[in-house]
Amino acid sequence: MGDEVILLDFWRSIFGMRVRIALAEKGVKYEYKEEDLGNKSPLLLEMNPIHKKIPVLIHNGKPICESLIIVQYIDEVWNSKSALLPSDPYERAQARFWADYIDKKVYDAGRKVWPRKGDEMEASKKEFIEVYKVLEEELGDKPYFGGETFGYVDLALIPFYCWFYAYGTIGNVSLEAECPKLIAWAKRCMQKESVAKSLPDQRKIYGYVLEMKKKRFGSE
Ligand SMILES: N[C@@H](CCC(=O)N[C@@H](CS)C(=O)NCC(=O)O)C(=O)O
Repeated sequence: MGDEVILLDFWRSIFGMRVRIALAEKGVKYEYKEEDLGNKSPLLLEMNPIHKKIPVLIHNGKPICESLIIVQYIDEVWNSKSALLPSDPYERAQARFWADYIDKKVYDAGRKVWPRKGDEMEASKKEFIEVYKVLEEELGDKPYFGGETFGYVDLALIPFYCWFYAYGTIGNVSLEAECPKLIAWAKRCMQKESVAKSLPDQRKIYGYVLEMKKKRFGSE
């Protein structure tokens, strides 16, 4: 009997996108279940009783939670294809360090850019660009963060790309001008089928952000 793999997810979750990319990289077939986060399913509450968050991977009935932990699990279980983490322990530690930086810095920096006004917005923009510039420096002239092939750090970061259009249009922060190497990297990643099919369209995200902004600040 084959593996039963279920992913509890939500379309615009960057955390869920990581798992979708990892499963696509490995060629794992799975059932996708979209969650309504305003009305969580009994399955989600049962499978992630601690955080009650998506994504959750359910492998043969057993849940794995937290996107980066899920990606590491996928890499270990389906290990005959497309290694995501480096085999060298030091390189592996570095990859984990950068994925952790992305979770600690990039996510919050992005959240601060759009739902603010005036001076507060300017300070957030500066911080946002600084966070990405650190990553641009780490990337250097390599095609991918790990070197020649797409891997763990690329997978942790690339989902943020589908928010870039919204950041640029609403927050007026152009990463294209500030971080050209990073943008070239993102476009390189988007050439990969595993990535392209796992990320929603940038304009769909933009539409969602506009709606949220309207709800918070009215329609000015
Ligand atoms: N650290 C978690 C974050 C997951 C997360 O924040 N999921 C959000 C959706 S993007 C969620 O399920 N939110 C529902 C809630 O907070 O009630 C991961 O990496 O998986």
